[in-house]
Amino acid sequence: MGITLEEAQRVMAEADLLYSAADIAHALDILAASITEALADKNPLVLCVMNGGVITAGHLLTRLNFPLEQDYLHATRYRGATSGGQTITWLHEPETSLAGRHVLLVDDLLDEGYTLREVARWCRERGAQTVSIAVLADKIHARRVDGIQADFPALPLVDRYVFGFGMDYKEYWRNANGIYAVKGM
Ligand SMILES: O=P(O)(O)OC[C@H]1O[C@H](OP(=O)(O)OP(=O)(O)O)[C@H](O)[C@@H]1O
Ligand SMILES: Nc1nc2[nH]cnc2c(=O)[nH]1
Repeated sequence: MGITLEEAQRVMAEADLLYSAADIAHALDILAASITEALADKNPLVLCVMNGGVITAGHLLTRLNFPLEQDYLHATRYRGATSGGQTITWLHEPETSLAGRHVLLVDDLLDEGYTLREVARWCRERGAQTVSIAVLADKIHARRVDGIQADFPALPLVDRYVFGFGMDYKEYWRNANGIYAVKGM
């Protein structure tokens, strides 16, 4: 599964920049304003979906100037690969009780939707009063599973395999400060 540093360097050198850091910052400002309007008086529980959600959650949280609680979970479908099965593997559940809470899930990407559909179902099963979903990138294609959409999407994404700002290429380049598409994918 691992790749060489040379492959990681090549993938970045050949990638197409879809959204710059400035584009993302602007989109997150707008996203934060929408979330504030909807949730500022709801004492929400913000759950970061690890690993991919970590950078978006960090940048988004500093833009939310109202009382909230924050926790994290790790549910993964792709596990470092560039295509995933339909099984979601839970690696960490949040410590905080979800009962009666307005839960806001924050993730990097809504693609086919299996991951966030399962996580949202799991939150409702544990008694969340409402579950809403914020994602940095909302991929546009016809493969989205039924019953899932982003309440707060920051940026639309073409149907390509992307990395950066939390999203990995075979576990590399989550640290890239932008959203990049892999050449040929
Ligand atoms: O909408 P889907 O098609 O289900 O794909 C989107 C999910 O895939 C990625 O997670 P991944 O499974 O790669 O785990 P990771 O965040 O730990 O990299 C991403 O962070 C989303 O959670
Ligand atoms: N890094 C990354 N993870 C994904 N999970 C589902 N789609 C994608 C994608 O395009 N990039």
